Amino acid sequence: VLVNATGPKAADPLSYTTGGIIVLINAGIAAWTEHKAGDALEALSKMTQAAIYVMRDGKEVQVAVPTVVCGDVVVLGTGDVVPADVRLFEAKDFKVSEMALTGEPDDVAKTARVKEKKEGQPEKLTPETMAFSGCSITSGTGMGLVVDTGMSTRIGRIAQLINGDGGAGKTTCFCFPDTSANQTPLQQNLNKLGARIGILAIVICVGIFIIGWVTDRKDPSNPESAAWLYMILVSVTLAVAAIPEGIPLCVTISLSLGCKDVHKEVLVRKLAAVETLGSASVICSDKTGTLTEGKMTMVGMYAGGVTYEVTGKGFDPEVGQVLREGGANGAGDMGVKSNLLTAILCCNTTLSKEKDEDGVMKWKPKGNSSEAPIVVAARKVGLSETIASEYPRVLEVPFSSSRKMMLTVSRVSGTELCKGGMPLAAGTNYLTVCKGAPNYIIDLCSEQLKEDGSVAKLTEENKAEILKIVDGYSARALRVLAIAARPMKSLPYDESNEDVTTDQKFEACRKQLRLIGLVASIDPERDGVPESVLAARGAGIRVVMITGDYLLTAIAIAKNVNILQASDDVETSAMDCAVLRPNNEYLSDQEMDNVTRCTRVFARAKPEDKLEIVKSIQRQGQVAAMTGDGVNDAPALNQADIGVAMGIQGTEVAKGASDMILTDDNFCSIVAAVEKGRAIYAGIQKFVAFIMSVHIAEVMQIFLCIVVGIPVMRTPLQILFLILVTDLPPSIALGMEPGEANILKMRPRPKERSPSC
Ligand SMILES: Nc1ncnc2c1ncn2[C@@H]1O[C@H](COP(=O)(O)OP(=O)(O)OP(=O)(O)O)[C@@H](O)[C@H]1O
Ligand code: NA
Repeated sequence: VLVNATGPKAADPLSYTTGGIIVLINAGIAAWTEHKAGDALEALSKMTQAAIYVMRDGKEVQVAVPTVVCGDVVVLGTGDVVPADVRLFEAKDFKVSEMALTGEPDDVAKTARVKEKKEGQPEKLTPETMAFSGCSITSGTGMGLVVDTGMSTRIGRIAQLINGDGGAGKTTCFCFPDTSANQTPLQQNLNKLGARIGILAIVICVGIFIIGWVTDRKDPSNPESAAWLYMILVSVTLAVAAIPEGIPLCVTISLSLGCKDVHKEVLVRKLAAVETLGSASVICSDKTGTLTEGKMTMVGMYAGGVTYEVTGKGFDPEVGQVLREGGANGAGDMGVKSNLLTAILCCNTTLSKEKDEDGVMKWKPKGNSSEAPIVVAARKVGLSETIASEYPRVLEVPFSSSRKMMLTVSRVSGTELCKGGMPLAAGTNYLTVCKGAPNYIIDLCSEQLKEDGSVAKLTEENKAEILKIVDGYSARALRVLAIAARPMKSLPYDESNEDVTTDQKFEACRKQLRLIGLVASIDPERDGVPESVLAARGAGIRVVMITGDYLLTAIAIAKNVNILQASDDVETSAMDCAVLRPNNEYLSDQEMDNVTRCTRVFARAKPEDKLEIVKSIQRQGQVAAMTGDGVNDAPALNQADIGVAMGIQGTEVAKGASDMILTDDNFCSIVAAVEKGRAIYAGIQKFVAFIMSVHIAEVMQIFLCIVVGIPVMRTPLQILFLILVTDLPPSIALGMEPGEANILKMRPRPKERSPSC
């Protein structure tokens, strides 16, 4: 029919109907593909749905937030978003941000116990024993019973009030899903371009219509019909030819398909990320778990003033020993026992044998990655972490990235800590243990445990000596933790007073500490990371490590993964973040930019430093990608051009603030995604150029024929048909091209560049 219809002797009505059908088919394809793109986006948003731990059948299982029901017991941790209204029955150092609910900017402490209201105490905005849906947990852990879900939660009812209509979904035309909310800057620019072309097309059409009508141009295949009728057909055809309606469509398709297969380890949460990725010029990455495996093994120890070597591999406690210099077994040494036992008292990590994917039994730690090597090493000397139950814990101040240490107080009794462990003075009932960053802990110590169990004063010279040992370990790329303890007759705070905050208890306990020892663990770099860093460097991208670890450790690892190369000056490329905030205040923008301009390693970073660093990098006109996992990283992830959250380590808050999620936490995936982002952008550039040139050629052709007065070379129907078959398929093909092999060898695309240059 089409071939006949486009033939020179086609019957008139048929030709008009076929034309109409083709236009309809074209619109149909457009609607369908856009709908598909919408589906892809929806699937993406499902994949990135928030998850939470609940108790089911006596076990902790992870479920999607919408499946949480009333009566569920939820397990809440720092960085989670409370999934429903929850009555807490357990809360440790538990604080939430109720900003979304009450507008209150300060974190609110929650407790499981109902307290009597005292006279004159200000009324609390929300009950202390309740955690409300939508609030993020900024510190501590807790457990609670779900009492309200969905729209019947506090925040749900507020949302209802605001909507006024019971929260009915927004209405969209059924055939054209509304994707405008998710438009990228590129799409917006292209839409503007489209609008301009549209206006131009209308002007040209009207012009041609007038010229053709005035010069009485008739349909060559049907000379009897009126000129104006023919000219209407020509102008409409011209309009179709002139408007590159395929561009926005192809861009949406290209981006959303790109979203899906950027890299199988990357979940893209926002379309714009794919586009921005290609122009990233700085990647700021975490160290532990991202550049390194995050699977630490203890290799060295300093206890009771003696250094030891720890042998073995991985998490297997059955192979490996603690050895003195010279090779003698140190497992029975008082210092080793005391060091590892006190360390375990300040850990929340357990070790067990589990079947892995291949069905092989393997040792697996559950808990914190810095604590795993301690638990493993302790088993090597015959101390299982279950021994901690013999020392009931009365206080825990969880590890936090800003404190850089963890503190516990446990009950102790007897004359020694354990059989063969450090002696305890008569009347000792409690033991404070503090473990964390050595340069912070050593400052808090006033004495040191010696080899024979005696205690010596810790002088400034001693401190310097110990820091030298720390530096020695750090230069070997090891993470060092210091363990300090304080035997006490009674608690240094009033336990019965419920108004004493965790911070106050922390201050009261972390004094006059006795240094027990140091533990040093290796964290091997991930496979492929050194190569990925080199690839990124070759692509004109600066890779920056931001870590909470010690400067020397950070430098050693940075060298191993090529972030620092022989040609880089360590003096200017690596720094302790304390430099950014002398006197606890950040430098001025100008000074800050000078310092961050060529830095590649930021050590001892606090979460809030990330935000300042990313802002500074952006002020220098760079496009920054930033990784993060903690609840405190959210502002930096939000600020970065591409916020990258960790899929495994990452908290829900970090994921919510991110543009993309690395499901394997691996740095290599970021570089792979940048490469793909560049390819997608290059593809878009290609088909935009292609579609534009096809359309311009068509318009020129008709325009010239009409103006010069020769017969139009193609009938309107032929043009419509050509556009149908020539526009969409080749553009989609161009957009999906894998990209040139050397795409990572080019410089990053500057920030503000339109796709047509
Ligand atoms: N569980 C822990 N208990 C006590 N101290 C810890 C613990 N984990 C880490 N630390 C100390 O805090 C320091 C930094 O921790 P932080 O969480 O800020 O960095 P990180 O996230 O572990 O490292 P990265 O930023 O490289 O991923 C470590 O170098 C270590 O000294
Ligand atoms: Na971190």
